[in-house]
Amino acid sequence: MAYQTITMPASNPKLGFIGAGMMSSAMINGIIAAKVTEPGNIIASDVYQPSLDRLSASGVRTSTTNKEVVTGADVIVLAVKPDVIPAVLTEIEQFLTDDSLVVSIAAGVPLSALENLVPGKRVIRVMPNTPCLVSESAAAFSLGSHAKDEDRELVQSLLSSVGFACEVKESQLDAVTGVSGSGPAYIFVLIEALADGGVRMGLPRATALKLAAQTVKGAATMVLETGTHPGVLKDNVCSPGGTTICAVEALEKNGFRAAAISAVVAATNKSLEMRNTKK
Ligand SMILES: NC(=O)C1=CN([C@@H]2O[C@H](COP(=O)(O)OP(=O)(O)OC[C@H]3O[C@@H](n4cnc5c(N)ncnc54)[C@H](OP(=O)(O)O)[C@@H]3O)[C@@H](O)[C@H]2O)C=CC1
Ligand SMILES: O=C(O)[C@@H]1CCC=N1
Repeated sequence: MAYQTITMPASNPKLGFIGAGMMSSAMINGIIAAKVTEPGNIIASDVYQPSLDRLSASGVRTSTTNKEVVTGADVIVLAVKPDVIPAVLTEIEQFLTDDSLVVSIAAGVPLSALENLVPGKRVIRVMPNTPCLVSESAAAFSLGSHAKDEDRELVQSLLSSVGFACEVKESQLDAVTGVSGSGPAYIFVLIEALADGGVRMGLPRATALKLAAQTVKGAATMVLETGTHPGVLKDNVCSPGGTTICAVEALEKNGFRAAAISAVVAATNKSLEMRNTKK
């Protein structure tokens, strides 16, 4: 699947990030690498100075004051933990203008809760993932009731600059979290486990890790670029009476497929549960 190539509607948009942790820094560094905007057009705030220091090294403006992000940016990305969102929105509401677009990447926080905290404001809920750092993100988003077509275009463009992005119904965003938001972690566990298997059978660690990671990348690229069903691609690897079908039997006996499905269900349910948690 080819990524969409979209010209940013607003050239050099001023981007603000409240929270400069793991997801925020992956997005910021991915956006800088994709040359979407000058690093100096990005401002980030956090309560933890070392996170800000790391971003400063990339040329990003930083502040320990969330107000400075709001007044210095057109797009304000809320990248704090879900339970911190109400306090942050309550704090910044007075500084938002008609030009501000609020983008929340918090898992499990519904648009209705966001819009109640900043009535009348343009809000978009996004579920990104950390591979945006290497321009291989998988992201989905939903528009709040006051967001405009141009906001949709801007967010689609921004997310597409670092990977794949699509609009979904808000009711589907928890499942998106289960598949792609949390998904990189499942694949990292798989890569680590494949490498462990290689080491168990005598390969040097570095060789096993490289082979495992490249195998995951190659298999994913085949699914995306050929459009062939993964079951068919799996069949093509399984020579009759060969090694792979023995491995597939071992995977099935150990509940590999069910484990993967259960992982997605568990993350989705946790996201749904966070919606109901008193913030
Ligand atoms: N990590 C991921 O892969 C993904 C994360 N997300 C979402 O992104 C958001 C951030 O997650 P993640 O980056 O993992 O979390 P992190 O804890 O790494 O980052 C959040 C940062 O916000 C800081 N912070 C806390 N309170 C405030 C405040 N009032 N104002 C400014 N900054 C504050 C935190 O500091 P301190 O630690 O000192 O509290 C921390 O540095 C979450 O809502 C999560 O659901 C979405 C998709 C993927
Ligand atoms: O673990 C989490 O809650 C966040 C949301 C999706 C990925 N990381």
